[in-house]
Amino acid sequence: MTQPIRIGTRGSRLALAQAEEVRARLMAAHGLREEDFAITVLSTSGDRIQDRALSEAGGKGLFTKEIEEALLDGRVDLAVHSSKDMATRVPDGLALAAYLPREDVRDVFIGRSVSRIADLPHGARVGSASLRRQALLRRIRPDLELVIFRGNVQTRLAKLAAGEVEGTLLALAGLKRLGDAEVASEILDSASFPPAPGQGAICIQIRDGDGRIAPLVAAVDHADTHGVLAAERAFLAVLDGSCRTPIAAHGTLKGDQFRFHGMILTPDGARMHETHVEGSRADALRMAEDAALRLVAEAGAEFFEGWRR
Ligand SMILES: NCc1[nH]cc(CCC(=O)O)c1CC(=O)O
Repeated sequence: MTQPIRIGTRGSRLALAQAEEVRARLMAAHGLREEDFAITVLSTSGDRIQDRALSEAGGKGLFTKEIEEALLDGRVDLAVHSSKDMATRVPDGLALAAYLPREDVRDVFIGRSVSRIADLPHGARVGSASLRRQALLRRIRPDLELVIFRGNVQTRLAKLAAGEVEGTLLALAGLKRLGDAEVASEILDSASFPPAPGQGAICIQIRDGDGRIAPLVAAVDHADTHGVLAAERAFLAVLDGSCRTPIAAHGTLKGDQFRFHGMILTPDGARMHETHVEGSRADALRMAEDAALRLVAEAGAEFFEGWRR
């Protein structure tokens, strides 16, 4: 290769691990060497916010905007993202071209002195910045005191060890990619504690129609993950999902069979609407969109008042 392929990524340990995984897969698929790539670390506004809930700071896109600008400007050739962090709308001129095989979708609880949520003392402090996790947690333990808890995995574990909170919730996928899965003390069931749309999936974003990069990344695209993620994102798009909306979505494919579980909650967890659908893979997108429309109709306008932007 004449010019190195420039991979844009955030600089967190998890983001770098994800960029390296994409690089390794591209190397294997095309017989390329590490020198054929340049990993370019980009700082995003999301990386600079430590004190507020992401929902208050501007929602999704905080971790991706600067990287998307670098793609559009031609400073990088492809970008690696956590699908979960992507806004529903992809900017004009860019495309989500490939998804790596999805990691475990489940959330985990990490306790300081107890290992299970059920064993937390009454009123214990639990840290999370995710509205979905807060709402799901409030449903099962309305007594808990939920505090906004941000920062990378290492920072959170340090705060936990220091006793700032009794527990926190994280995605198992991220812990696995960091080689830290053993810190999880309870793995939460995805049926009763469903993941965020896109959780556990790494996506590759490129300039739409880039003749050099598109065929390169197409070789590492995982078709099932791509299909499921398109459906989860369609569900989110109908619900106008932002970080303000506690929304869960989990699609799976077994051969031609697509199954989907979607859920919306009020932030206090007091109200919840969910749907399970099943059908053919070819109908996945439409099924997920219809599921979202049904939930909106079922919940009624007042459900969204006060928290929908
Ligand atoms: N918003 C932060 C973020 N984005 C993706 C992951 C985890 C990895 C994934 O879901 O792919 C995390 C951290 C977390 O939720 O624990």
